[in-house]
Amino acid sequence: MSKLCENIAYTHLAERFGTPLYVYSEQALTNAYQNYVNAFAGCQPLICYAVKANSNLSIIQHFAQLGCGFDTVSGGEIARVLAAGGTADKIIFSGVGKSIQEIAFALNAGIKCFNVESLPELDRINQVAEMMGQIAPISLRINPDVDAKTHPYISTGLKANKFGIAMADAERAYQYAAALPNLQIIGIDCHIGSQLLDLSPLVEACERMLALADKLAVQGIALQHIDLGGGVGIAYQNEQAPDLTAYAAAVAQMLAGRNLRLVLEPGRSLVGNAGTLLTRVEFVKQGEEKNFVIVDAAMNDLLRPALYQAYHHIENAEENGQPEMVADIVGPICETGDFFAQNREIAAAAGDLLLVRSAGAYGASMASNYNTRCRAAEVLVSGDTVREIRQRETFDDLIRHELACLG
Ligand SMILES: Cc1ncc(COP(=O)(O)O)c(C=O)c1O
Ligand SMILES: N[C@@H](CCCC[NH3+])C(=O)O
Repeated sequence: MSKLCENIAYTHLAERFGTPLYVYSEQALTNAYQNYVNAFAGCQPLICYAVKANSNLSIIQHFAQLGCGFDTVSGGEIARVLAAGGTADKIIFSGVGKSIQEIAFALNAGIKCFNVESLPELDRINQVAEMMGQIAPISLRINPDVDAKTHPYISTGLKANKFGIAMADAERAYQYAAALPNLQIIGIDCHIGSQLLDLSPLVEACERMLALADKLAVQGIALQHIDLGGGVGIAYQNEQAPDLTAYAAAVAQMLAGRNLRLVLEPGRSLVGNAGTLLTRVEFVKQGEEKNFVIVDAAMNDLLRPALYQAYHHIENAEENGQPEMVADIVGPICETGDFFAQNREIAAAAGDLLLVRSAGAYGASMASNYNTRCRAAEVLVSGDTVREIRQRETFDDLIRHELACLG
């Protein structure tokens, strides 16, 4: 008996669409979004899904239909949101290196807010807005110097990180922005990192942001919103995911009596556990020191284990009574870093289908064509129905941009 995604067997999906295959549960996406809406109901938040976590158009469309806003970090992501039916007035634009073209594109679209990370960026947005005869709505991303206690590659709120404006420079930066004629200050924001399992750094960052907002109010700079950045971490293994209700209660208490709208930018916690990567076992190989389960997905499909030594739970789609062995589960790519798990207990034989869990966030969106491998197909399951939301690439897709340029 195969395990199911909603009402459909994973084995059926693999046979119909081939492997590697990303499978998402629509119900899980909806539930994750509703959890935020319900937990933060008291703060009337604008939830802006961080598109980078999974930028598939159908997933963006689903969130847009639920009323969600979007956090974007490139012109391409803004174009995706607009193409999928998201409205510009719910788009915020983050990132340390926005180009002139991206700023013009975002202004032209009429986005809600630019999250600005430096003084040169303030100047650039002001100049582009002036050239276009517009006023750009902005928020300053402040680096609160709070340790998010997460993997160093995805910790973003420390002095040593490239992100945001230092707390010590924040008031001066706001005064500077207030003097630029083509900017309108509407908010303050921070984002201290991803996969946070402890709420206290998030609460501490919020306290620091509010203390700053209070000082700004005294100086005549009144803000409309506070944006606390990404969402909480998720359970990949046996971690305890933070309690959203407790986070919301703490934020509601801090916001009480202040006229500030709350904005949140969750990514991972909206899509991470809604997605599974399906991969077929090609061979089981007994090396001199180790067993290897060689599968047809690779680091180009899901980079997280190679990049962050991240854990993903992996199981056989069918309980087939095979004995468990200890093995490295690896892809076909020519790199020793191309693994999904090391020294993992797994029951698997050639031809079996494996489920790589919690792959909905930073999976397909970080995929590449390394080793000239075709990008996997993606499907969205809703009850008894399934819809292909990205077609598998073909060899022709892979070579056509260069083929057209061959001398
Ligand atoms: C500016 C910004 N906002 C939101 C997010 C989403 O974070 P998460 O996926 O942890 O919710 C990120 C990624 O860490 C980010 O860089
Ligand atoms: N790509 C990272 C998260 C980065 C968040 C981007 N700000 C991950 O897979 O966990």
